[in-house]
Amino acid sequence: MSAMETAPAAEGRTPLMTLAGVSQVFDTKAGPIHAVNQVDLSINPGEVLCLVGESGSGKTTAARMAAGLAKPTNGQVDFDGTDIWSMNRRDFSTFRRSVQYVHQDPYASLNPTRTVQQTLTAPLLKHGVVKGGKAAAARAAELLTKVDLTPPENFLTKYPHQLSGGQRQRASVARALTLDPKIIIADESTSMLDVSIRISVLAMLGRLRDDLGVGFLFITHDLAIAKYFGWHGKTAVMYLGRIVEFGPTPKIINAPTHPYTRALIDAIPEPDPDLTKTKGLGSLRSLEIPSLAHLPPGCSFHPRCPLFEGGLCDGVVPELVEIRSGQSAACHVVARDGADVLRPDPPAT
Ligand SMILES: Nc1ncnc2c1ncn2[C@@H]1O[C@H](COP(=O)(O)OP(=O)(O)OP(=O)(O)O)[C@@H](O)[C@H]1O
Repeated sequence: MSAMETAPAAEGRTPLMTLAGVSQVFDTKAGPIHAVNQVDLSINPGEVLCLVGESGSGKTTAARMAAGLAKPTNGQVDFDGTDIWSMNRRDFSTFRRSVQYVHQDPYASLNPTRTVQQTLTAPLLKHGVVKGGKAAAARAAELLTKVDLTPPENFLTKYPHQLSGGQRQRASVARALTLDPKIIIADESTSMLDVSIRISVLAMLGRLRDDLGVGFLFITHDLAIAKYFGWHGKTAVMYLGRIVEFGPTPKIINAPTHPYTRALIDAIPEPDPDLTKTKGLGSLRSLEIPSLAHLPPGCSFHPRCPLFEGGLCDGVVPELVEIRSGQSAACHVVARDGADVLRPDPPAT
């Protein structure tokens, strides 16, 4: 069963966005690489979906396809029930307005030659959200208040280089809000910030999530951040281009069913008692991440996996199958033996 099948159908809601069997192949010097390989995901209105995985697992590539910034090599991206790549220009433009991307580096979305006010008023006026410069300036000030850049007069006249990293990221979130998006794709949006600033920006994003009812595709390499931001949502764990585990975030964090998720949880450095209480599965067999250009046969996690069984794991690629209600994993051993094989080792006596 795919992540897509387990997510919306069970709740009887129509997803706002669906990625169905999407793949992205890049031609590189080392040969073609599957940066994203047959990924199924969906986001319901107002829902948070966290996409978690190490660097290079394909999170950004998947997010760019979700945002319509890259066309999948295979598969389909639907928004409001329509394939985005078969939309006419007008519908595609409405879709692009509805799905806003907040980059890791706010400089990517803030024009260095524009003041914050110019950055915020340009899309408002261009898309006719408000009429006239005065109304646009007032709305820009409102948006700055929403992202805690207060009093707004102190920020409207500033250029991006005159803001701190946290303020720049807030301004870039305000820009994403100009067109009343239905989904915000936050791609490692807080990873470049210092810890205390990261927490306050995350808290601000959480307030927007709750107050505006906007959906989030929240991308992070850090399960602790997914836990914080996406507790009431779902989490998909990616490894080398594929989803290896999917389910409600509390289940993923408290009772993972894939050895890679287990390893990610064990690797969280913070002494978070909720996360570390279940720590214990032996260490990975290898810390080296295989190259996408030369993927190992069968399960691509097998060279690192503590549950590896020769002849089983190095044969065919495991499918994502439901292990517990609403929670699926792509692991031959867990599919056969159940998730109890991931129980922590008993403490040494
Ligand atoms: N335009 C491109 N051409 C060739 N290879 C690419 C391109 N974009 C991404 N890749 C490769 O695709 C793989 C997945 O990259 P992607 O950025 O999606 O991963 P990620 O999980 O977001 O990692 P990170 O957190 O480091 O950004 C990587 O091996 C990357 O080098």
